[in-house]
Amino acid sequence: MTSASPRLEMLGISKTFGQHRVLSEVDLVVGPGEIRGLAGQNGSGKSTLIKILTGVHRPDPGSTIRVDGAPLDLPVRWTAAHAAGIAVVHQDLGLLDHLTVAENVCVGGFPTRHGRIDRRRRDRLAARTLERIGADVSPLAVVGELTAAERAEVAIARALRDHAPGGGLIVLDESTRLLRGADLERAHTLLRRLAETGSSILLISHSMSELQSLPGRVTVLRDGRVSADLGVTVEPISEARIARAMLGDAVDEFRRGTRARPADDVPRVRVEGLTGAHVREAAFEIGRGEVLGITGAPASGYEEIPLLLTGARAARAGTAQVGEHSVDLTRAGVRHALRAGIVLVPERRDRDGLALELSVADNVTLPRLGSRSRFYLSRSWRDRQAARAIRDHGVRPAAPRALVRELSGGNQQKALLAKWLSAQPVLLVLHEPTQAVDVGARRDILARISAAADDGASVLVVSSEADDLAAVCDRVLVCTSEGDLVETSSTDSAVLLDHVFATYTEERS
Ligand SMILES: Nc1ncnc2c1ncn2[C@@H]1O[C@H](COP(=O)(O)OP(=O)(O)OP(=O)(O)O)[C@@H](O)[C@H]1O
Repeated sequence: MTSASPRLEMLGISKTFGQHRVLSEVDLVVGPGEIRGLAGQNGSGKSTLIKILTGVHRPDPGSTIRVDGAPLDLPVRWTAAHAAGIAVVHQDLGLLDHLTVAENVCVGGFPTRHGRIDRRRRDRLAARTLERIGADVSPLAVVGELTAAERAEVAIARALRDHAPGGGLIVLDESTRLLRGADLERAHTLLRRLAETGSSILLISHSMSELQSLPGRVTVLRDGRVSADLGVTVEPISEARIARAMLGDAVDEFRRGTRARPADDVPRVRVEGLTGAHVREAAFEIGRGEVLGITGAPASGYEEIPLLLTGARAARAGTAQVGEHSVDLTRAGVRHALRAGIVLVPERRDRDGLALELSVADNVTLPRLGSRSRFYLSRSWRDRQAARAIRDHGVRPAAPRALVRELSGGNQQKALLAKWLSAQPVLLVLHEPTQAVDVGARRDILARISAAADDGASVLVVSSEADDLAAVCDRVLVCTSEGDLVETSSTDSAVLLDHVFATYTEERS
């Protein structure tokens, strides 16, 4: 190890799954104290590269990895990577909500005494680590009760727990994606502070604004190769440059045209008295072909609406009239909701939305099986349906029989949307539909949501992304700190953010 060595060198990294080469001679170098961005279209190979660094995948021969100048044996053993100072914070942060901050920080490295966890040392270790990274969180707080920013800090503290101060490399694999506004700013401040001490940060993100503001340089992957290494010293890192390097072209914004609601339009969906743990007596209507948005301050509770409305969680009170079906939302299960034509595209695709061990074809045809006689359930029917869904939604690889668990995160999201749109719902409810997808896929998803409405569905988009709501919604409701829904004066994204900000400050005052 020399002080002049880069913190991380991944050189000539290739990876082949079966016949499919997903990484080709990728070079990625990160200096000490550098914040480096890693971007690329869904399926371009970002996660695979990180999985090689952490020992999940064995790279093809010819690959080299060095940390602080010292080579790592390949395939990487996780213990060796950890000892060299590599740490990863995953998308879902991997926190255990019912445990305390100290317990979460020490998971995988509890100090012990006579074979038992030494609680005093555990709490001290957690407090020291949190203080070192400048996180203002009590070690005794229960993680389930923390804000999104505090949760991210706990995950970062855990990742850096065993590192020498000023050393190591922390990989953030889309782990900032749930943070918004002030919470995101707080996480960025912490990351900048860490980098100033000499620790290195590799930030994987689909957020163009984050990639423009946080890293000094951004490596862009395209089809498993490095297509650009963008840096501020050459030219500012702009959204257009990142998009061009990712996709070969800049991406136009999607915007649904304004549509006037006919005066005699009888709303097809009418929700009344909807009450959950946070939402109180919410009422709203959605017309045929209308896209309604609901948003609010992070973790303010509006996030429960998609679950209450689709039978995934029982409401305390409330009914939904959907076409001729009247649904008692206090008793409804997912089956009842489906029978009434209500479909949910959930936020957590891995947990709630897809059968990961089944093929793309099985997943996208699942909602339609009930409406087909067994005689017609041929494999070729499934493959045809799947091929169409794959084409329409741009799922990659375009292989109906590929297992969903082998798709990249963003491609799983596209398969999920394809699955539920194939059900031709009366009421389509989407929760954070563009999470984890690249700029090109985001545009396509918004266009498909709009097309579903044009085909006659009533659509509800529940999202924290003001730009998505502005692009696709005819009207938007904001959930206040009291749990009421208030219609915004326009769907312009600046206006939406003002409304959300007002409820946020209201809540904290
Ligand atoms: N275990 C596996 N078996 C077969 N193919 C795989 C496996 N894991 C990943 N792939 C394929 O490797 C390619 C790269 O996937 P990867 O998850 O690295 O993409 P990504 O850039 O992280 O995408 P996203 O932004 O959508 O998360 C994809 O085509 C994916 O289908």
